[in-house]
Amino acid sequence: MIRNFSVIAHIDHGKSTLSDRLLELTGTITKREKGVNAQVLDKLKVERERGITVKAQTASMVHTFEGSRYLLNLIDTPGHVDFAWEVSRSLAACQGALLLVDATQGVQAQSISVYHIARERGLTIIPVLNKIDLPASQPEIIAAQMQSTFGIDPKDVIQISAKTGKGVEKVLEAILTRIPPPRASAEAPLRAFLFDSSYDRYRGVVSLVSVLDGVLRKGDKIASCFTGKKYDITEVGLMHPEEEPTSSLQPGQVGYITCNMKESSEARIGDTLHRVGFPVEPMPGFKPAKAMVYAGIFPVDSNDFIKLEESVKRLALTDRSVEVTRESSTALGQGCRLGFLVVYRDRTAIVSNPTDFPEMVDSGYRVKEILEPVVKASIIVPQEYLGDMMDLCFSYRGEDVDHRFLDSSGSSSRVILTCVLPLSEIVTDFFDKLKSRSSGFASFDYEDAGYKTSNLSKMIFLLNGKPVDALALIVHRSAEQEVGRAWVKKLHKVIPRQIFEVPIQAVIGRRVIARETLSAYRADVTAGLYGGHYERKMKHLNNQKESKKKMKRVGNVDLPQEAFYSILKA
Ligand SMILES: Nc1nc2c(ncn2[C@@H]2O[C@H](COP(=O)(O)OP(=O)(O)OP(=O)(O)O)[C@@H](O)[C@H]2O)c(=O)[nH]1
Repeated sequence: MIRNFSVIAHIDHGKSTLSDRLLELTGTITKREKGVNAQVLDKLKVERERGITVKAQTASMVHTFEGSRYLLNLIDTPGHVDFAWEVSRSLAACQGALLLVDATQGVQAQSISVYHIARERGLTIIPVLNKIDLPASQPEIIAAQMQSTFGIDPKDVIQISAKTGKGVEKVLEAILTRIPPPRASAEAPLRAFLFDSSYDRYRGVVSLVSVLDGVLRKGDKIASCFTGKKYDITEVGLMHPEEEPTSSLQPGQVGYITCNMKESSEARIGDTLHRVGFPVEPMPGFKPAKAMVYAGIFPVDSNDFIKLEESVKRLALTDRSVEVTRESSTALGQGCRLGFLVVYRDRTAIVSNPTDFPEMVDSGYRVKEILEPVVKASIIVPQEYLGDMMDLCFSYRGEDVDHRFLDSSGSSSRVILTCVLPLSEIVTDFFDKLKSRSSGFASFDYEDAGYKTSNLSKMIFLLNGKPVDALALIVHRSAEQEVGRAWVKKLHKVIPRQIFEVPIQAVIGRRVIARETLSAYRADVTAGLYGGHYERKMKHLNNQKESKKKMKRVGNVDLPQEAFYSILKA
């Protein structure tokens, strides 16, 4: 008998700790195997460094209950604000989810967003209150909050301490008794849902699959519904929690496969695999992902470009959510453009680099309409911070701002604030501001909300009348003056004076938004050296030549490369 489930929770509510307890309780791991403070499922180094679960890790356990043996597949989902997409795809492989809420903190922004994803997928939800060992825990109040927020009956809420292990057995029992088994048939043609993948230097792509129907064996010839590409399966097995090869993956089972798949990008998350010659209906809802947040990266020393590119490509091999292309800029030299994935929306033309943004001609554009990606944001804060949070949303161009109370526990009651924000506003410092202006109390989450018509323009900077390509910006009409003035000032500060006067201008179309003038100066490095110190003079001239090499030219203006870095860093 099989049960496929996930633990869904806001960050730090104890998902990894509970997962470890379940693995221990079922004898999948022993306490000895665990390092101090290192949760088994939090494998990747980046996770340890940042203290958050980034990549979903999956584990199978065997448990006997009332004389029956169960195979439990725990599909670990990331609990961080940036990974809603990964949560959604992992949940597609489950029939149930443990909704874990910290009994000291209560319902938080991600508790709500992951709950909704789980409900939309029709999963059975098992509500669990964690950390009841802490003196500050308020299980009754938080259970009432779960009732008003999710309509959950407080009687169904299981109270536990994942730390001490108290109550965890009841969770295990609820998984077996409340979650339905997967509906899978051994006779139907093979249908396997691909929900995660990782990259192994020796074996290539290792994909995690949930077998919806049929049996998957080593040597099988399979094909992808999305790409039509064919592969030979070289290994199948269970995650126990390390990979453990088996002879087959039976209907309803979750496990890993390796095949002759060379690149992570071929393992499309949400894809359906079938046997060659036996096509099946793919799982619904599959959307190829497309980058929506972009960053250009350049090495400080242009000789390091190859090293940079190699490292970035290595990252992209293991992380499908990063797209890499080459980019070159006159000011910064050769670099890479990284795109970070979100679900693709079919729109006319997507501009991923300010340089490609349509030029304004006279007072208008040649394009009909400019749209920008927006998100629906939810912020949960104690009532006293509501005003501050609303101001913050408005200052980041928030629209449709609305709020409602989550509970009614007097002055400490908490509010959920929702609004529509441009994606470009939240990828910079919105989160930091949110945390500081709410004294760390606000929790935040967002989901894709499509595109909205927006009054955006391309601002470019001219040095002596010539554009600096690396510094094109997309700005909203309301911020033109402020941004233009600030950047022109920054440039004025970092660009060394030249032997002629240099106007620095911020322009949009033909409109000059801001201007500063760099006054002329003759860089005579030998001026202070009197007499016949010929060698000293030559040394200075050579030094000057050396530093000239690191200069970039924009029109006839010489710029040290560091000038760009100090501007871009500021
Ligand atoms: N007192 C107490 N602390 C707990 C309990 N469960 C987890 N913790 C602690 O809470 C912190 C967060 O727990 P994790 O299990 O790492 O939380 P998580 O939800 O997996 O966090 P992310 O992986 O970052 O999303 C850790 O310091 C745990 O030791 C509990 O029942 N009681």
